[in-house]
Amino acid sequence: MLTQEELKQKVARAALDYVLPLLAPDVVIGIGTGSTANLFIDGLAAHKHLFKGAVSSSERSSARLTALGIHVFDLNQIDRVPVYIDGADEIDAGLNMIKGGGGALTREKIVASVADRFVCIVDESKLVPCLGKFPLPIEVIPMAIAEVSRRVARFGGTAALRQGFTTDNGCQILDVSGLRIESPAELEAQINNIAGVVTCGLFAIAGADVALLSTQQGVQTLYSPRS
Ligand SMILES: O=C[C@H](O)[C@H](O)[C@H](O)COP(=O)(O)O
Repeated sequence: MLTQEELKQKVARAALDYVLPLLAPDVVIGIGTGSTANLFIDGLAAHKHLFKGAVSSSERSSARLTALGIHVFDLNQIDRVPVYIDGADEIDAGLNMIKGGGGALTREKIVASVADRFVCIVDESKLVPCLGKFPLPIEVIPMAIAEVSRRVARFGGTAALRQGFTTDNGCQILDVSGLRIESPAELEAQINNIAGVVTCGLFAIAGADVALLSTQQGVQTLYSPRS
């Protein structure tokens, strides 16, 4: 029986195998945030001579990439990102996700939106029939915390301020529990439309294109019904 850490290592390796054929001297790849993405970064470092560099979804990932000798570009300098590799906190069979457990959701959504392909790397504990057991992170402008909390209560959720945490963008995170998310894209649009919300951690309007799912039986490849 593989541990969750071993499952993460296997999916990080599978992501490397997925990315290696895409690497070329002019290629900049998108890098996510979190423990699974970290394992991918560590494996990628051995191949840094094969590609130009990376764009990153957090200061933490940028620091890790830089320490390993992978050049990190400002996204504004880059026209094309062929692939974005990142983990998730929950994913469903339609490759809709909840992300932001590490608070990096906004930059993750930005880099993912630029990338041609989002490849989500998860162990099987993240696959759920319906999103919402993992509290939904929402990045909020500080002065709007109380109002956003009241507004998400109308969707059946209870918002808790993530204590002692400030995002890379100088904002705060509300973690919303108690949601049963039957229509992820609809809820994503509704929450993102609340004044003061920077973005919510639902990735459904544009979910992953591919998921590499690490199971006890091996790494499975799932494709989005959208693609
Ligand atoms: O903000 C963090 C990100 O959305 C992560 O991708 C997510 O929390 C999954 O992280 P991990 O791979 O550590 O479970």
